[in-house]
Amino acid sequence: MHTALEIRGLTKRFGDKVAVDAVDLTVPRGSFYGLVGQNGAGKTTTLSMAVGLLRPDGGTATIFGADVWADPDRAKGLVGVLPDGLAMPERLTGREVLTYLGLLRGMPRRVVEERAAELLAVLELDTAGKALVIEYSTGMRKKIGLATALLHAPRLLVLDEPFEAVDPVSAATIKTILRGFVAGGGSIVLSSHVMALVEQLCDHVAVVDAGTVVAAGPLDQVRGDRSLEDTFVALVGGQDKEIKELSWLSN
Ligand SMILES: Nc1ncnc2c1ncn2[C@@H]1O[C@H](COP(=O)(O)OP(=O)(O)OP(=O)(O)O)[C@@H](O)[C@H]1O
Repeated sequence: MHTALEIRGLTKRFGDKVAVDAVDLTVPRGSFYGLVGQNGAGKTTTLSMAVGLLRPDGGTATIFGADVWADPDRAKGLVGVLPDGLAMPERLTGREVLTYLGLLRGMPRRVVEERAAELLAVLELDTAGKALVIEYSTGMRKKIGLATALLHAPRLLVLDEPFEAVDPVSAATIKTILRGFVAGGGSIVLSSHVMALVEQLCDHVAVVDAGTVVAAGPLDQVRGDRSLEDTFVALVGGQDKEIKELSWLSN
């Protein structure tokens, strides 16, 4: 039985900077995996390489046994991706974006139309489905991005900051969809800065710091008897740093 996502030695340099340094990560089938790390830790770079959006300098990523770079067609059919800062065709409506992407994937038009209508309704984008993407708010863009990731019924979802800029009502809807996806046998990897959210949703977690994984495994194992936030701060060394006050801000 293959794992949902297997990352081995993934490495990426930008000039002299090693953004991702030989990262290993095993996402078990059926798990809800959270990736946490400070700004610039390497989460987006790791996830982009893992799904075939960014070519690594070294290492491999396999999705249910399909190598993302050697066997991209099979790998990409199995995964739905919500990338960071997703570029959308701005002059299409939400519904047209879904139709366009569904047809590009070779799905029958009838199936695409049915699923698009359902996704727009569930994500409360019915009205917005008729508006151009250029008119969408950041949160609405996240939601239509999530709809495009779900459209082909993938077995693994890789979501970069899916809750960023999403209002609490929409966030609750998205959480229900994601929990349902996992309950139905799907696997999810998401990145987030929000520890409470990761604790609420995920059963596995990896802490990324300066391009390396400093802790990974089942949530309870990683955090022990502490909160994830305390564990995170202790792991990435924030507690030792002296926090300078901005004296000019106080009267
Ligand atoms: N295209 C690029 N060119 C140069 N440097 C880059 C590029 N993309 C990322 N980096 C650098 O690589 C490092 C990791 O960035 P990455 O976006 O993966 O971090 P992140 O953990 O996703 O951060 P955030 O939480 O802020 O989204 C950072 O130092 C970033 O500045």
